[in-house]
Amino acid sequence: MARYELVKRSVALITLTNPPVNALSSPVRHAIAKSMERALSDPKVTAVVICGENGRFCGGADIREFAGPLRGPPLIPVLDAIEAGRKPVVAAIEGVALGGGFELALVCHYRIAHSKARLGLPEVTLGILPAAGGSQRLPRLIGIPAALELITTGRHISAQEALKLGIVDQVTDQNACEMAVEFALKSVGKPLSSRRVSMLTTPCPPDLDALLEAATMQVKKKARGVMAPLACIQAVRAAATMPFSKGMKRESELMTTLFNSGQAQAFQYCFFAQRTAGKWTLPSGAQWNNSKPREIRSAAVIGLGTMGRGIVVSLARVGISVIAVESEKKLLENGRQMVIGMLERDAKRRGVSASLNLLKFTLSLQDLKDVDLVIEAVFEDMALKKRVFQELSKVCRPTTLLCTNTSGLDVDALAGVTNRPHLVAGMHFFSPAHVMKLLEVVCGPRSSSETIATAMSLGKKMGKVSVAVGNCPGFVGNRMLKPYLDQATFLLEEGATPEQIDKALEDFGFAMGVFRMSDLAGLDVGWRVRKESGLTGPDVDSKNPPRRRQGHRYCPIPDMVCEQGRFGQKTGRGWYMYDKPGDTNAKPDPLIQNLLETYRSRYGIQPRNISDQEIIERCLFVLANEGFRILEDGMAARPEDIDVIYLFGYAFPRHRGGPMFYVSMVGLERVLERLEHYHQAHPDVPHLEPSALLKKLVACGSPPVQKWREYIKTMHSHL
Ligand SMILES: CCCCCCC/C=C/C(=O)SCCNC(=O)CCNC(=O)[C@H](O)C(C)(C)COP(=O)(O)OP(=O)(O)OC[C@H]1O[C@@H](n2cnc3c(N)ncnc32)[C@H](O)[C@@H]1OP(=O)(O)O
Repeated sequence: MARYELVKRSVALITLTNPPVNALSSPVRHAIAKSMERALSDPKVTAVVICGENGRFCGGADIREFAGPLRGPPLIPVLDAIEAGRKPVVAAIEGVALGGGFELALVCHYRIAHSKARLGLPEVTLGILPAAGGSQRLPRLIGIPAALELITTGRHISAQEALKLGIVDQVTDQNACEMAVEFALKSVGKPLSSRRVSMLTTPCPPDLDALLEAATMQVKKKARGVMAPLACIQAVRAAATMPFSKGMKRESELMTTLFNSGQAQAFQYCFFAQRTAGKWTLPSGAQWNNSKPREIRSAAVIGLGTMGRGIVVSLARVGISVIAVESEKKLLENGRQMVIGMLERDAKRRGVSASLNLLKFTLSLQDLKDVDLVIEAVFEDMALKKRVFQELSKVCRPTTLLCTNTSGLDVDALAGVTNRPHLVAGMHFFSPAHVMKLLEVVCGPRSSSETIATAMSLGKKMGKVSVAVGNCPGFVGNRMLKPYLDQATFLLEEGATPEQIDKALEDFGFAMGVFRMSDLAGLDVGWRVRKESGLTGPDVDSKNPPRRRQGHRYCPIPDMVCEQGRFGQKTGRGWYMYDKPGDTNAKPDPLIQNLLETYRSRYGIQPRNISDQEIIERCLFVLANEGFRILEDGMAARPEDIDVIYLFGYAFPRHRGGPMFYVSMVGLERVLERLEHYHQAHPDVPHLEPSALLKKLVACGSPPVQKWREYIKTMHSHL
């Protein structure tokens, strides 16, 4: 777990050897402690260099170990012994020095970083704080404001920024380990006391209280209800106001509180869920590690609406040449200008030059004959999409992959009109596509493993979190959204207001409640979908009771809002009112209040007081209930995939872990009992009926979410 060598006859080189990221697992901590003892006691050794194998210094504590009791030597004494040693120790940082890895570097007396290395204290993103002295040493080294920013955001920084901040002593383009050995030899005999960061006095700004107060306000606003950034601020305050030993005690107390809060568990679950989600499988046995993706050098995007434009930008900024297609000259010109503007702004922000030379704009599908892959992003209309796919089938070379950005239509029906159904898949981006990280890769029953591997790998290349899903209406994310939205509108009927429902969801941790979010997204989109599926509009049978459709409860309030031309922020009116179209400041609208009151009295509904608890339970338990059905149907491979979809596509609060993790933390038995209760009260809402999988899991003793897969029948798996 750590290799010990003597180099240049007097330097002990300690190499961490724990692939893939040299995490500080128990055996690694043990090996470091033993190696340091050996180096410090060997008279031949005058200096020490610590580095990591395979060009990676250290990715921090082994996060998997957090789930169990501490085994092996605790990290803090191991680190303290390095700093206190009488021989100079140099950290040779290549690849990454993150979390405990960064803290390891901070106890070394010198730090040499490769120019491509990244450093940071990302603990806050795992619901904890840098509790191996990081919160106490970093402020001493670089001052309160810079340390506060790095610790509360968990941001990774480049070696160059680390040099500027005074974190590293030297940056090199050469072998960092060899440079560190040379550096170590030169440091022999120099006094070490000023190099022991724990001995430094924290430079304390005069406006400390104001600074910490401002940071507190900022993190409260940014991460509602999240404890870790607040604990980080308290730890930094301790670094500013207490001696090192007392600060370490405070750091440890804060860490204990976070560890016991449940939020840390949720964040750490998210970390692993994100990595698990990339590991797709198909019923054929093909999977992520036995299927080769094709290299995509050129692509085409059809349709330059909001989605199409975002997709073009996502492709071009990772070096793929893109042909963008529109049906009319004016739309094409408009799209061209928007895409160029987006790419230029993006390049400016990243400090690179915009890859405009990769773009071509055309009105003709004939220009697509040589591209490697096409992403269709036309209007959400099956007949139109089928025409496009038929045309592509004729125009593109037989090996071109044909993908659709549909948000819920049948991908296999599109595959069926082509001459290459095995090369067809869904690539469902989320709006705005160049910003949102989620990509649902929809595996049709005929999609080949190479097609799925290519779509998944292209997603990764574009910086997306790609999740493979089955082909069912709405796929995973939008299929679950429907019952969630339904509950929100049923609650309006029963007596709640949009403000109340939004507040309950925002207090739960969502950045925006469902109605504010709908106003942002545009209410007309859902209205069009409801009209197309026969739920509203002139085609609805007039004999239909007004609050029932297709045999189930239906709430027409969203249609009534749209009928008034209230489409959300873009029209300045929606569930809320805004000062002008495009404004984002939502204000409660008396007209909506009026509409709700009139509606309730028309249908004889006696409004009742609805608690926040009921809002959360009905909206979120029904969301997870649909998630269970999706797992039963084999449309998602595992609960982690569903959670990742909700974290990255629907801004589910990370400290809750995603809808499936959340219900597992509430307790499946309780969720089942509440769903049964609500279903009894609303028997005409089938989505409230507890799913068979939920019942089965409860009957089996409510296993942890990571074990649910074992209880899901795989017969029906589409993945
Ligand atoms: C009083 C109590 C004292 C306790 C003090 C504890 C204080 C210290 C806390 C910490 O250090 S918390 C950990 C901080 N570190 C991180 O958050 C880094 C996490 N890792 C990453 O960001 C990335 O993995 C990476 C290092 C940037 C590499 O990215 P890359 O894309 O190349 O690979 P991945 O697919 O992300 O990872 C590969 C593989 O490795 C697993 N893994 C990564 N980091 C860790 C880790 N720190 N612990 C355990 N496992 C880790 C990851 O899950 C992947 O596994 P597989 O999916 O391949 O199984």
